Amino acid sequence: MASDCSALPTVVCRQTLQEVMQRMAARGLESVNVIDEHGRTVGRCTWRMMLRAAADGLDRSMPIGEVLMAFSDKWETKQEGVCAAMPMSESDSKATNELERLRRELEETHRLAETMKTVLDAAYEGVVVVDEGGVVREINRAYCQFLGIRREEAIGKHVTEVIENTRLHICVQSGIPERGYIQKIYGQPMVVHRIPIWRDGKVIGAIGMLIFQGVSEVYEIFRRLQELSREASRKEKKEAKPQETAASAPKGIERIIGRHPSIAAVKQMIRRAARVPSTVLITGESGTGKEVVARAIHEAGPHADGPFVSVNCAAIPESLLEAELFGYEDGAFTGAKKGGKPGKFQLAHGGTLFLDEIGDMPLAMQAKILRVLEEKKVEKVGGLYETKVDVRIIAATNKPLEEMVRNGTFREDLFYRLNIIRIHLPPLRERKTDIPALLAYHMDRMCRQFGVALKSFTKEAMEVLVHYSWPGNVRELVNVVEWLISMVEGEKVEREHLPSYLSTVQPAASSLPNGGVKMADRWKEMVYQSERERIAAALVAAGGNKAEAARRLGIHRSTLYEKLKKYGL
Ligand SMILES: Nc1ncnc2c1ncn2[C@@H]1O[C@H](COP(=O)(O)OP(=O)(O)OP(=O)(O)O)[C@@H](O)[C@H]1O
Repeated sequence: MASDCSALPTVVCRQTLQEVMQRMAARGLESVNVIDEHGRTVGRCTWRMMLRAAADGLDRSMPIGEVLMAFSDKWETKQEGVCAAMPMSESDSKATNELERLRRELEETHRLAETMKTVLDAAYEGVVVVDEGGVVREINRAYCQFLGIRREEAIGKHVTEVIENTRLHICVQSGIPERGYIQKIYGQPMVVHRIPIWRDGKVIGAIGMLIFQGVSEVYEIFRRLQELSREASRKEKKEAKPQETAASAPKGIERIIGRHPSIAAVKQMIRRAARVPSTVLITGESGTGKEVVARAIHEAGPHADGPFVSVNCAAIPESLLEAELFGYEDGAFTGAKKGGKPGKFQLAHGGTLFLDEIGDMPLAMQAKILRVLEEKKVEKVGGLYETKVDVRIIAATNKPLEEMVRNGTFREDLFYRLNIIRIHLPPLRERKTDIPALLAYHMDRMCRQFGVALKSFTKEAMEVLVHYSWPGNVRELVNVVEWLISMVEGEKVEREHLPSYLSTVQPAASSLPNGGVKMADRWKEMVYQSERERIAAALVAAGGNKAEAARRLGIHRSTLYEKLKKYGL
């Protein structure tokens, strides 16, 4: 049966055997039409003919027109169906081998492509690949997270539709690499490299790399230098200040102590998250540092000069939550304050709103939060109009939100809206190597704050503290340090000074097969007991003034209220 040759894909007779084979293999073509410069059909090439040519050892740089000529004594290539009728010869086995080799080559190519994708996704820097037309062909996870988009949304689009101020498409045309260029994305100056990809003397695409730490790192070094020179001049003037000053107090990411790889990865995520306005979801057990991370993102981002407003969704009764978050108008309800009250969203305008314990937010309120996230407008309780708000949302929880979505206690749409950038904080027992640095940091910080001589830990005391499982995580560690400052007279914290529950040798809570939960509960109980006593003592010292007691304890007022409720104080 004769087929319609004009419907076949075409190749030009000056294209090489290699090019035609690659094209046919890549697209799985059985045959192609060969045309001359004037568009006239000069013959038809079949895949089988290609294999025969390869098996016969024809030069792969030979133009396909000449290949056709070379075979014309064997086959009449202009006739339809001739190839199918081609008699089998001894070189057929060679052709079969060649086919097998090509199949293996293709498999290997697929495998390499998979490996390449994994490598790209594991890279800390943003990587994007465009083809000769400037169309995005590959983009890694880091870049997607930075841009706040999904990979599928970016692939296939022209790069100018995906990345602001890009020149990758120009790099493809010029073939000139551009290294260390500054490109503004979301108003942030970023360091980028643009590297053309060459093949067979032609630019077939370009790779773009986004160096996350570039500019900020330079600023950071500059800031530290400034700080060092300020410190030097302070020393010269012999201005001894026992209290921590605002200038020397660590800020943002510097407050996050730890060099464990999991914490290094968290810091990297913070830097990325700071540069985009996307919502962030921070997960981790209680006391792992979720609020510290949220503040670090705020302070490293463009809204750093704006307010950071923290709301503990679990601490506010359901009936008051709406008024607390959105505010209320004068006379909105019985007991409403005269003149009304702005909500947390309004208070956070131009800054960040940290929604702590988001997993405890009632479903009805979740729907309202979702609306604000989508429309960026809030309406006060009893209000008649909506107000625009520019607020960056960071949410945190120690609840398993995915599971809550599955059992219907957390809205799926809100979960996906919040989960754009996800940062998980591992429990302290999984990053024990950070314990000495955390102890030293908080000891130093609090000794300065209280104006007392610095205390250090003996090796034996440190060993106990490192082996302890810290069910209350870093918060518990901070509490222990504070307790030690008030209890230990001298400048050395010895093993004997430690509360007995710390020095009892215990296996890590997580490694206990059966009694683990029970034992962890018992330790928690002991920690709670000591916390309860500290709060009660702070309240007495502050003469019953809760704001003052919270200040003395170094915790937020809402946290104190929550704890007073928890301990029945
Ligand atoms: N990596 C860290 N470096 C230094 N201090 C830390 C770190 N992580 C936590 N902390 C300290 O531990 C205490 C608890 O941190 P934070 O309030 O951020 O925890 P959290 O996870 O938000 O707790 P919760 O879930 O109970 O609200 C704070 O005093 C904080 O300064």
